[in-house]
Amino acid sequence: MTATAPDTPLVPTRSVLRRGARVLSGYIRMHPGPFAIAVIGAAVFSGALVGGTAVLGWVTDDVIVPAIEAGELELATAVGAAAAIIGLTLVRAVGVVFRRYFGAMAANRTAASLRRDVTDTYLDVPLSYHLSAPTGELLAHADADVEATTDAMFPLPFSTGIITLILFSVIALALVDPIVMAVGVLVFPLLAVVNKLYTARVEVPAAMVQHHVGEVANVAHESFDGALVVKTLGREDAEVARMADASDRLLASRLQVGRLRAAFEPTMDALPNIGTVALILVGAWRLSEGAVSTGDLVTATALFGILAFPMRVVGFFLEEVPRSVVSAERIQKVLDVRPGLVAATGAAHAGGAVIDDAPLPVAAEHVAFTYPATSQPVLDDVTFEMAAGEVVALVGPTGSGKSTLCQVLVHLVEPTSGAVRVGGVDARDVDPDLLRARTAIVFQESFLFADSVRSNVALSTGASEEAVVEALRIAQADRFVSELPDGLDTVMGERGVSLSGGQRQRVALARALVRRPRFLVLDDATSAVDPVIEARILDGLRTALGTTTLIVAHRLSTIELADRVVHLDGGRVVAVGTHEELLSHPDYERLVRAYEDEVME
Ligand SMILES: Nc1ncnc2c1ncn2[C@@H]1O[C@H](COP(=O)(O)OP(=O)(O)OP(=O)(O)O)[C@@H](O)[C@H]1O
Repeated sequence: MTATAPDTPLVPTRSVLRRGARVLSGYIRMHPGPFAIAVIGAAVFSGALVGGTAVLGWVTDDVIVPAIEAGELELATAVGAAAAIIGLTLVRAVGVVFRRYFGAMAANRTAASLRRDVTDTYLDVPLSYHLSAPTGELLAHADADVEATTDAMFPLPFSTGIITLILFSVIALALVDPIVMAVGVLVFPLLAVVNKLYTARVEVPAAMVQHHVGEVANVAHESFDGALVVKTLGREDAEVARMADASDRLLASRLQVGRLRAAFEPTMDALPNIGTVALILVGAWRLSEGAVSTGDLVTATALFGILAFPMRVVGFFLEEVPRSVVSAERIQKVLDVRPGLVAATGAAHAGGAVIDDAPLPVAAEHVAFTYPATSQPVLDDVTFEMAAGEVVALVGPTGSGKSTLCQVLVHLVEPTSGAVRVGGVDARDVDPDLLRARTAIVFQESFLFADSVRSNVALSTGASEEAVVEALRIAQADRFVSELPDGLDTVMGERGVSLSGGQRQRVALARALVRRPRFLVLDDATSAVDPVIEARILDGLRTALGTTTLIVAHRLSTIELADRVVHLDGGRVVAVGTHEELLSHPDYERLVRAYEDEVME
């Protein structure tokens, strides 16, 4: 359990707003329909709002002032004014409903699309990507980052509606009085300056927050996943301390962003209010000069009043942009893995090499492999062949590269150099889907879903009941499955806890067999199964299934069932041959004797 070192978040390279515009315009293009309706709703709202202030001015000049001066109210005009105000209020309400409903639809659909893209990428990337990325970090990209980057979309339609509002208001103010308008217009550049100061300061802390969210998720994930180790070694306090450290770092970065927001928000709030005071002062002077009427001043003040809240919304939006940009860039890093992947498999699709539906000969040709995290090769110049239908045992001391070789052979990871030939064809030239259908690997640790035995074996292959039963039979699991309370339909607990280790391994093996693989790799997949049952399984693989099999062996009984043995040491093949042939090699003989001694103990 290693804590992720807090890496430096991205440093601003280009204007945050410019990058924000690029990010958000991309999101809008993902679901343009609902977004366009939301913007129309916002424009309708703005139009009705400005219309309302004009009506207010008209009511002041034509209804209220005459009523005060003459002492009588003209009923028809008053009713007309009331009807206009009610009508405009209704139009405004409709605008709000459209803006909110379709705006939320656009943002949520975008979030769903991004989440799907991220998770699809996780499924498509080579295993090496997962080996080098902590699970908590992957979860944060699919969840917290998607949420943070699409949050800016919620106030966006209103913010665009505001352009209409500002336009209408400036025209309306200009019609009232150009000097009064100039006072109002002055507020906008001030807002822009304040925002620029804010975004320049908040970007790095915002990136830090997203980074620490991933870190906390990672620590939490490791604690849950390693619950058994934590409990048995009494590491509860250490884990709590580790989580506290990670949360403290997240808290510190959130507080830093909070402090910046705390300064920014009141400033953005105050600016329109200061503008209103200035407007009333200038307006009162213009009224005394006789340049504007009382109604004009009421209209101008009301216009400014209605601008205050939308300006706040622009503020919300501008606050969200830096967070949106840093999260978008974190997501983009994941999505960028894909084009490389398509390029790598593109040749395969174009070449369209076909491997047929018979036991496949498999060969490793000068295979070398180095894990991305290390510089030392784990496999070095590995060369050997397996004939179609042959059962080959792979043996070697711990850490000699057996598991790595297994993954390279089924193309879960690509060799750093050299090639794997399946059915005589370079695995890179075979359609990946076809390769996946014809080859299978089963690991020592078998993950079973909290679902029925049937579903765990069939796993969306659409395999018939007969095929599932046949696979269970070859895996020597049919007997105990039939004795379960609901047979094939017995639902297994999380990770199949209600089954023993050996039973779980056999269900996992049946899951691979139901696909009728033509090349099967068993990486310690029968370690918890007793040797008699293991012998029956291998016999079934030869007779009932007909597949080429590579089995990582840790027992003499397993080795003796194989046609040939590949002896791996330090990532190199040191010998290939039958068990008897290899016994003349002292290292091999020592290794096998150690296996025998283990059984005797
Ligand atoms: N994800 C990884 N990143 C970096 N190095 C790794 C990774 N996985 C394995 N290794 C290293 O590669 C070497 C070979 O590991 P591998 O698991 O292939 O050996 P193995 O022969 O299967 O061992 P065992 O019998 O103990 O399962 C080891 O030195 C191991 O530390």
